[in-house]
Amino acid sequence: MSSPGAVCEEGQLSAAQADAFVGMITAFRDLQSTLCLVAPPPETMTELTGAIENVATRLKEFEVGEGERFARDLGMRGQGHPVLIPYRVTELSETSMLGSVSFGLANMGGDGTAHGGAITMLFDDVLGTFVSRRGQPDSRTAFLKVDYRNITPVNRELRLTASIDRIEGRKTFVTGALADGDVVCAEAEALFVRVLPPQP
Ligand SMILES: CCCCC/C=C\C/C=C\C/C=C\C/C=C\CCCC(=O)SCCNC(=O)CCNC(=O)[C@H](O)C(C)(C)COP(=O)(O)OP(=O)(O)OC[C@H]1O[C@@H](n2cnc3c(N)ncnc32)[C@H](O)[C@@H]1OP(=O)(O)O
Repeated sequence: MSSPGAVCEEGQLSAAQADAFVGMITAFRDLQSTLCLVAPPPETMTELTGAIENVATRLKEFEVGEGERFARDLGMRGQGHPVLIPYRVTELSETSMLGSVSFGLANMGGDGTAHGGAITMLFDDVLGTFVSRRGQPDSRTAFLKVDYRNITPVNRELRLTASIDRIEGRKTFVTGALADGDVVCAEAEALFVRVLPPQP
């Protein structure tokens, strides 16, 4: 299971809410990974589809408006969202960040390597959250360029770095990298632009 107090640093959830929610998301991630491993008979799949539908039906009883949803809580580092990739931050300064991440089986493209789209989503989330904390809040990705330098293995602890290179008016230019030991797996370069009211 998870260590919730550590993941919900600036969010609005209580420790008990974060603990329970991250626990549920962790169980859901395990389901996603397991689905990528199996080849069950049709009758078993039909039975289990009903069980999954029952969980969704039960959760729908607790639907709330966008601002109140636990999955939108900031400071969760991807851990409180069913689709985002969870990561950890170990060092943080005004302009740089060091952390770690491990892609799971549900993020696999093939041959034990991460799907390129999952890598891009990770960079968007990491760099966007970093900009919202250390650059300018309420910014949107204007561009995000990813270079896939080497394969990115799944189920392996990778080093994650990000830095704010410069801020010009509403524009924050950032870079990020993902490495497996000395091997650079992927690099990203992005521009985030602070939106102006009444932009959504
Ligand atoms: C998968 C599920 C995820 C669910 C997540 C759930 C919960 C998360 C909760 C909280 C999130 C917390 C933190 C954030 C985490 C992640 C961040 C993700 C962010 C995104 O994923 S967000 C979606 C993708 N993103 C868009 O949907 C943007 C669509 N777009 C626009 O909204 C406009 O396009 C905008 C606002 C970008 C600019 O529009 P605008 O009208 O305000 O300003 P304008 O066009 O004048 O540009 C101003 C200056 O930027 C330059 N500029 C603009 N674009 C450029 C480009 N492409 N290349 C080079 N320069 C560019 C201009 O050249 C000018 O430069 P200058 O001032 O020097 O002339």
